[in-house]
Amino acid sequence: MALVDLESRSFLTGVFFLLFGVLLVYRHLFSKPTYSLPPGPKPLPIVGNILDMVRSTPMDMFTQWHQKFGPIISLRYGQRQVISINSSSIAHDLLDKRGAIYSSRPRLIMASERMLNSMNIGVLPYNKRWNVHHRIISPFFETSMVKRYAPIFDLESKQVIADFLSSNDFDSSLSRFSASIFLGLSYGIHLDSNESTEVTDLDRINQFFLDAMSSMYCRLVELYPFLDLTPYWLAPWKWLAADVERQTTAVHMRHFEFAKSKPTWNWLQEARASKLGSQLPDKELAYVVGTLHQAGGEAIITLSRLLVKVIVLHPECAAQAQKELDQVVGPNRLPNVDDQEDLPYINAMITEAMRWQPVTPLIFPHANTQDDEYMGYHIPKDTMILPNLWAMGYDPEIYPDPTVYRPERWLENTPPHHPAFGFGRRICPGQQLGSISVFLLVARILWAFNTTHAYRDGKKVEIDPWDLKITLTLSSSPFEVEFHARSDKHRKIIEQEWLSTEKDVGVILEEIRPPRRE
Ligand code: HEM
Repeated sequence: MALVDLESRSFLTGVFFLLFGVLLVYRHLFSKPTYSLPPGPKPLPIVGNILDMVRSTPMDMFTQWHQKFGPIISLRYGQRQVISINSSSIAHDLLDKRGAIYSSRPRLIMASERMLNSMNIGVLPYNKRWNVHHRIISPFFETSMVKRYAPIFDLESKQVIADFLSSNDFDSSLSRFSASIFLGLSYGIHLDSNESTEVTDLDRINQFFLDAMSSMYCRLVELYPFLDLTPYWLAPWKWLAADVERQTTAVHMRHFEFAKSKPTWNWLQEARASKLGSQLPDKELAYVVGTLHQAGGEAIITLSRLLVKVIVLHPECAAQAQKELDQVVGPNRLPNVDDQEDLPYINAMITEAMRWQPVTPLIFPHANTQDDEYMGYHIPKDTMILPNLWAMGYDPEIYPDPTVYRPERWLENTPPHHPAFGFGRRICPGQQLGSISVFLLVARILWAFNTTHAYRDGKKVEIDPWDLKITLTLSSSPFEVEFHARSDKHRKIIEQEWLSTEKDVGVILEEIRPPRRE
């Protein structure tokens, strides 16, 4: 179904802009802050600092501002007060130590309330609903539970390396890998290929969301929330959001009904059987489970792609990792989850990748639920707090030569932790699931293949390490590589493992089913 045709509504658009102008002038005249905020670039009337951000890439702009004004700066996005932090210790002081008041999210009218029914945990404010959703999903991510998911990671990563024996289309394989892990655990669905309607449906709702969010109307409403008071018939963003909401709910509800009827264990059934989950309406429960893929699926794809890029751009690191694998695992079997502790170099490669090009560089913004004072500055209630992970990983005092990808830095004098998974009460609940699944995938790719640049007409196809694009995550732009099995023996093991592995996800989920809690 097509998105609402906005172009044909020119009359309403004119009325909209008139109303918008009048309201902006009103807001500008009658609301001015009087407190002492952290320093920062001077905001323009009405638009704040938004124009600077459009002129440059957000990361470059933030870097320049922080160099000029220090580690904590204030900005305005339209009507919203924003504070950006580029120091891990300040972020730790506020978001971890004062987590009781810094664990909310800014109000997102379009991205949360209208398009996702205020039911996506990642963008919910720190309220009772967040607490209920968090308590329902937390058991899925306990260490003991994530260990039980090993057979799912095993199946999905075997399929990826089997694919790579005959295809270099890693993008499609990695999308399938990520979606199949989530759909398997959530609903008991295994994806044979990336062409499956399940993947296209998930891609479609994610893309709808992104397209809608990048429309001019949606951006304006997020910047100037008072615009949402406009009546429905005059507000094109409300039609657009209703369309996205309808399609998203339809996909989540279809999965909900499917998983409910399955005889085998899955997250949806586990959530329904829990005390809190059993009290929620079906639609809300469908969102509790369905939005986990929206929160974590893209992160797994982005991180895995980044590691494929790193392996090709840094053959010396790939060789070191293969040496480690040959010593610890040997040539007669695939690495598995239990090998992780014994493969420190591969772990360091992953940690360094997340510092070098963080998956979510400006992470999900936090917000404070009451006024606060810090370093002599006033931080008013409901400020949007942006912890700048990119800058935190590029502090040369902590990470010398920060633009250089160097896993060894994590093995020598271990530098302070880089907060790639966020802070405080909003820290990523899926960090272990993400880390273990990506570890197994990357260890197996390194064990199985020499991954190289692609060649076209005998010419090497170059990869620009800094060609990145920001959507939900900071992702490497498309690039090409080639996978060459390390030997015939490696090839045979991959084929045999893929042939003999258990592929019935129902059987695997029964193996995963945890013992009943007393
Ligand atoms: C693999 C790499 C991943 C990275 C780098 C990553 C990173 C992050 C970050 C930085 C945040 C924001 C934390 C904050 O606000 O302080 C976050 C939130 C979240 N992540 Fe992940 N994530 C990853 C994988 C996953 C996976 C596999 C899941 C599985 C379900 C997941 C589920 C979530 C959820 C639900 C939230 C929202 C938490 C909340 O707002 O309460 N993530 N993630």
